[in-house]
Amino acid sequence: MTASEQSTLVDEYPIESILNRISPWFDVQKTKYGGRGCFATGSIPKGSVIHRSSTPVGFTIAKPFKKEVCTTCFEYDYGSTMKSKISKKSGKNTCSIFFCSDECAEKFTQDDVNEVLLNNLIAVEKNYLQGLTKPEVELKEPKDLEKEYLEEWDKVSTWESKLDAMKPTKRQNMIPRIDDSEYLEIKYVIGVLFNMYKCHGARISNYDFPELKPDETNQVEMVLFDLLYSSEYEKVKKYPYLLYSYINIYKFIRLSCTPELQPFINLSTVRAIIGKNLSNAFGIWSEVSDPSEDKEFLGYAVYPSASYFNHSCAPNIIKSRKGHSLEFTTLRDIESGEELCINYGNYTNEPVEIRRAQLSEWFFDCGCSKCVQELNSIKQ
Ligand SMILES: C[S@@+](CC[C@H](N)C(=O)[O-])C[C@H]1O[C@@H](n2cnc3c(N)ncnc32)[C@H](O)[C@@H]1O
Repeated sequence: MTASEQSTLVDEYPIESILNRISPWFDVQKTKYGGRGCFATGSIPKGSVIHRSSTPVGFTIAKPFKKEVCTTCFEYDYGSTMKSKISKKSGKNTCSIFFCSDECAEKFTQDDVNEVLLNNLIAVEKNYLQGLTKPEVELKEPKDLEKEYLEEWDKVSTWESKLDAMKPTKRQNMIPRIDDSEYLEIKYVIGVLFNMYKCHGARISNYDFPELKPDETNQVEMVLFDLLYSSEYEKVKKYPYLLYSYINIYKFIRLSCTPELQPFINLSTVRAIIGKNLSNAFGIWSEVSDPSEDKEFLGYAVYPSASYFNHSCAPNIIKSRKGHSLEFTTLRDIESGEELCINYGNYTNEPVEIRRAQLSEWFFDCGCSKCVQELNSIKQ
């Protein structure tokens, strides 16, 4: 059994039953149109907070906003550089992680067992910068995806089996140059690997969300993370060049991470972590006072307990971000048994074809009741 498999054992419970302990307001059940969804266990008045997800299991801030977004609470102040930072010298470079206040920096340090997260984030910064001195490599486009997909990942296995025998300097030279989107993905993967390290071997005795202490919440979120679906292959089918990008990401992580995270790094775990972000991540956006202003995409985060809400073009709950927590509130009175849905973007009043095209990035054809009704009336 690998370290990561062992960390996800839930001793006394059938694992899926945990889904029904996320909130007293809803159960997670199969839908007829889109995997699982959240269904009200009783009537719920308008304005009720039905779930809070306090911390993501993995998050990432985009390269251009690195100094402008707080690593702890995601505060962004219209492009001002954050007031506080934690810096570490790494080789010739000094790399830093940024925070809006000393309190947020302190909170990061308190949660960072043995400085593992800091050291790995600093390693990413250092190896990203060093990679910029290497020639840019254009990503290949697979010709026969199905065949190459298996063959290329097999080649990575073979590459990996030779790593231990290699000198550290040779391994260091093999760290690939990464681009900004790979940098974004890598920081998220490292956050999840860190939580695997942190929660590894924990004995979980309580799964009822509203009653959990912070450490327990993190452990239960990691169990829920295991139950999320991955869409790695769907994404690669749509954008085949990503096969080589994901291989780059894997190699970078394998060669950059500190020994504490190495037991959790293997092909299936890292590919699943990447694949789960694709249909489950929540964007971290700048807040705007005027709705006509464009929001900035600052990064993204994965909150497993909040990932079982399906999309509807006529949503009955709304998500709001409070610092690094997410809160879900009912928009109207809800009847017992109704499905609770958020809107994944701003797709409500456009014609159904436009909404479907916008949602295709999420790899599904919307099956919400509004779309079904509108499509039926077009057919008639
Ligand atoms: C965040 S997950 C929601 C939970 C998911 N249904 C599950 O079982 O894990 C997003 C995925 O759910 C499915 N989904 C969500 N809303 C949908 C909708 N309106 N129509 C069809 N599928 C939907 C899609 O597969 C989408 O990629």
